[in-house]
Amino acid sequence: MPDTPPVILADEPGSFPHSVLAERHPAIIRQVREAFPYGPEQHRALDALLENCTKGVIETLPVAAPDRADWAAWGVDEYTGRSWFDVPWLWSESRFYRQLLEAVGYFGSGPWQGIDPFRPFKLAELDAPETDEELAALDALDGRPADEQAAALLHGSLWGNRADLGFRLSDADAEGRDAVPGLVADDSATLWSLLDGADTLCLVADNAGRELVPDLLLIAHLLAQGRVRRAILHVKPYPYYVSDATTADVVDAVRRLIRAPGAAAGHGRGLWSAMADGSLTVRAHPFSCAPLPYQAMPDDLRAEFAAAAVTVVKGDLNYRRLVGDRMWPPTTPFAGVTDYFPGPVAALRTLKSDVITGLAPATEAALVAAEGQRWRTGGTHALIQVRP
Ligand SMILES: O=P(O)(O)OC[C@@]1(O)O[C@H](CO)[C@@H](O)[C@@H]1O
Repeated sequence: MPDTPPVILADEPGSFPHSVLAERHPAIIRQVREAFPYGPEQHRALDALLENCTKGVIETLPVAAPDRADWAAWGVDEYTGRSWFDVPWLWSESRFYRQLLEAVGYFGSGPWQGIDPFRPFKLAELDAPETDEELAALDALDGRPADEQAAALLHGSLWGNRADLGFRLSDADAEGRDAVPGLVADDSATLWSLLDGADTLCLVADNAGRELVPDLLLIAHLLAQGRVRRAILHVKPYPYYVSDATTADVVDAVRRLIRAPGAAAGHGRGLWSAMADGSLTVRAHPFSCAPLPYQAMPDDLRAEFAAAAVTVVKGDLNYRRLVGDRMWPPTTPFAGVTDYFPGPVAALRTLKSDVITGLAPATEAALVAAEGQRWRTGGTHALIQVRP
């Protein structure tokens, strides 16, 4: 393991992490409030959270909260009473989403129990004309050689990560900016060698909607071609980071595929049968919403990843959790920072936060020369990194 820089905090005004806590989180509260006809109790709790998350300190959860023991294990005693800006950024962001669910009664015993505050935004994405276009493109792909289909579906899953609702909230121009097609790191040949004839693929999903649909299409293709025997799809046990996928979002996505005209429906039916016969399993492990890096994963999850031919980890947040949420020098070897991971691991991610490893010196120099440091957070660049 190379020398380890300190974990990222959000205490520096003008930094990206600071803007997430100071601007993105209040904007999320406003959007959620507008999206539901909540009652006075939720409005009061949202007001309190709005005040607390920018000016207050981290508070405890109610005694009856079902996940109090999880949070105790995840360090709540150390951070309670401290400013949101002074604790590890990874920790404060996760806690914010948990407190938001508390405010809207998601974990309570009342009528709002289990109502996903982000569902309207996720559904709007599934119904968007862009989703129709992406699904229609599958018809043209259908007659192409299997390798070409596989490469296109892998890239669909990779670039699907641009569709992240939290990101778009604080960067309204993001969608309009052109993606840069050349990847900043591309280990896809190694990924294919791990996938070919694999027994088990673990895919750790990120966003619902326009990212989950291509993730599922990739899985459907790999199963249908017999490239992998089974797939395990890890989703979040509860709503998180605005658009992160839960089991309910998997169901919505598969149903969306089945309803679509053309080749998409066949993939949707294939996924439905794969879930029925166990060749596609969905898992919602509590650690998937933990405010900690994967290095701290519990033994049962470690055993699951250890048994996979490869674990594909999607998205920016999962990347931060995979390599540790630290300002690594960008040329720090990816293999070194992931050597603790219990099996082969691949990261598919568009770059939307400062954390980066595994760049060739010439790649970093070219990015800096062209963009200063904007390439780190703008969501226009992407990578496929693999540690076999
Ligand atoms: O994991 P994802 O959906 O690709 O991106 C998550 C994200 O939008 O949220 C975090 C900041 O709040 C960053 O990691 C990144 O900008």
